[in-house]
Amino acid sequence: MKEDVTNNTKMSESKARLAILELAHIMSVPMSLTTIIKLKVAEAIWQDGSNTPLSAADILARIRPHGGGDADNLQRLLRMLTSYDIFDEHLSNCGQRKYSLTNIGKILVDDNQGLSCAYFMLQHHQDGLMRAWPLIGEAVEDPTIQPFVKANKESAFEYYLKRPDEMNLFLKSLSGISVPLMKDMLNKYDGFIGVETLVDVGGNSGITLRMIMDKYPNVLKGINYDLPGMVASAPPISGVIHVGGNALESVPRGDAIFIKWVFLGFTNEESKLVFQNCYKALPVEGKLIVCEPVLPELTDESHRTRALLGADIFIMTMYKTKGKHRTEQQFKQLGIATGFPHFRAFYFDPYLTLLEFQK
Ligand SMILES: C[S@@+](CC[C@H](N)C(=O)[O-])C[C@H]1O[C@@H](n2cnc3c(N)ncnc32)[C@H](O)[C@@H]1O
Repeated sequence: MKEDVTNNTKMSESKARLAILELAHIMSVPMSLTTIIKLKVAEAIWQDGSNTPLSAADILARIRPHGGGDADNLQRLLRMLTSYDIFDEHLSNCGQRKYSLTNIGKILVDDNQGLSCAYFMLQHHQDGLMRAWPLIGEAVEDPTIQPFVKANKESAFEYYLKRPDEMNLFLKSLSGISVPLMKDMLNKYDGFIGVETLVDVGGNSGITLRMIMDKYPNVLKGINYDLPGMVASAPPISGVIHVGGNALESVPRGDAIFIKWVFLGFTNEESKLVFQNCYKALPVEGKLIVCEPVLPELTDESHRTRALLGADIFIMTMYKTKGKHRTEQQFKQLGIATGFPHFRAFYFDPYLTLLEFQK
């Protein structure tokens, strides 16, 4: 009996050690994935939908038509990423390995609008952001300055604004996630019915607003309201009026206000200010439609919780040390504190939750 207990303890210690060994090498996952994206491996396998399993040598022949490259090392990346469900591995009797794309691998391939989730991965690992990661601890020591600023001597937005390629990648990374997500959400949520003037606060490129207007032609006027530097980089989009401004100071009037993926960059005090400015800009019964990452109350080990908490650290490190992801209760309280009597939450998507506040 005593021996069993010892064995169990030993087993749990070895599992614990394994967990640390996995975590110690976790960096190999994003680094290998960004490499695979830069090499255009997913496109080489996908080939307009064929998704035929290919060996590393076949893939190399497609991405390096003039020769060169090491198929064995490429296979090492493919094998490791298979363990993260990016690829399916097909092992033949003679030991040859071939790879096709899983559902996760498929969303790394550009669609007919030139968008995919690959850009989010690339944007999150570009040089300026990578320089900030080792400085996370600074956010604990001194929360007044973002680690990104300590590493790069300017804020992330100043950094993007000075570098058109980085700005373009930022816009594409958001659209690559937002477009499919919005398509899905607009099929499930009908809260834009009856709205004639819609303001998208922090609407970035304006692409989300255009999608809402396409689905709801009753929206005759769409105002994309974002920081002046951001709207200056936004492409012209038919029917969308780009307006530069700061939501912490004021918000343009509309029948409804939409804010997606923006509150995470505000402190609690700033979030309250923006809620107040939205309240002032809305008519009686007007809706503030918020679409944000919403944290679960309880911390568990699910993919959803990990994705949301991982991004919370990203915000703290890159954009604002006291910006954050919030729980449904925290959002509800923000609405109550700023005068919105009605509140509904819709969990259409596992990452972004739709929160509806009505005056
Ligand atoms: C993470 S992006 C989200 C963009 C877009 N809503 C989406 O879901 O794809 C945050 C956006 O908020 C904008 N933003 C940040 N602070 C703002 C402020 N004080 N006033 C207006 N826009 C702001 C940023 O410029 C950026 O475009």
